[in-house]
Amino acid sequence: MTGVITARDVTQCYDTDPVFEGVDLSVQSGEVVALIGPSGVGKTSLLRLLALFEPPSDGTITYDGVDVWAASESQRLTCRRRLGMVFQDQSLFDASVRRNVEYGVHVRKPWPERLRRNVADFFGSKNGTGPAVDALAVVELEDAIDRSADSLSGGEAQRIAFARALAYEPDVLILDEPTSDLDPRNTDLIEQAVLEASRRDIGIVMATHDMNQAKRIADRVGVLLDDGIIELGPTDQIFEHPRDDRTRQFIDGELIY
Ligand SMILES: Nc1ncnc2c1ncn2[C@@H]1O[C@H](COP(=O)(O)OP(=O)(O)OP(=O)(O)O)[C@@H](O)[C@H]1O
Repeated sequence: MTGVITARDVTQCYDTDPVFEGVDLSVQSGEVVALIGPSGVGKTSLLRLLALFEPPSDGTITYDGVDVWAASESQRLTCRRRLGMVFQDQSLFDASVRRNVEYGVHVRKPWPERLRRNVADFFGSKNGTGPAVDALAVVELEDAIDRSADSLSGGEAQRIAFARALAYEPDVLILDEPTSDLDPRNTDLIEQAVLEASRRDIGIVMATHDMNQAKRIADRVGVLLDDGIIELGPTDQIFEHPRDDRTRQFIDGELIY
């Protein structure tokens, strides 16, 4: 299946042994794909490949049909600019919430557009409109726009990191355990924001340890186990009628790693 972003027959090795082999995964506009699997199986590694942080050891990553690692540096940069991501170690910088979220808007644009957007966003966010304000409203933190990022709670900071990624209207959002360590209210707010992003036709791929979260918000679920994606399908099928017995065992907590 071809999507906005597609991993085809992808293998990733760090030393000699592959973390996973022959992985196929594609993300369509407006769908939420959850990646589940035991700790250390390679979920973050796969997301890093989809985020174009590094090339796979083998196989291809295509973005809108372009083979990203066979393309020119400038084509690759154009692809990267269309991706939004929230990784676990991604912290906010020591500035206002406004600066943090607007940074996301500016850094992804080519320079002439950045200058135009700078002026528009400045007046927009001062007037209570514009992409930064809109993204903050999605995570219900528009009132925090003038707060300093270092005054935020962990849950609020995570919501701001999400707003920063959403603000420049990416084609695909890549989220690595976006709600780990969050309380139920912040978890719910991030989940609602993910669903809003999908309504805006953004494709979302997220790693999660929370099976119930995958059930609540994913359209499709990929199970990463052993050395690859053993099963990928509609959420109901994966949880109610898995085709691979290892999927059932993993979901039922019967697999010990
Ligand atoms: N940069 C790296 N260099 C060497 N090994 C790495 C590197 N990154 C990850 N690994 C190894 O690759 C394997 C997969 O790690 P990864 O973080 O992708 O798993 P994960 O499924 O996301 O785990 P978790 O659920 O605990 O976050 C692990 O054995 C890890 O130690």
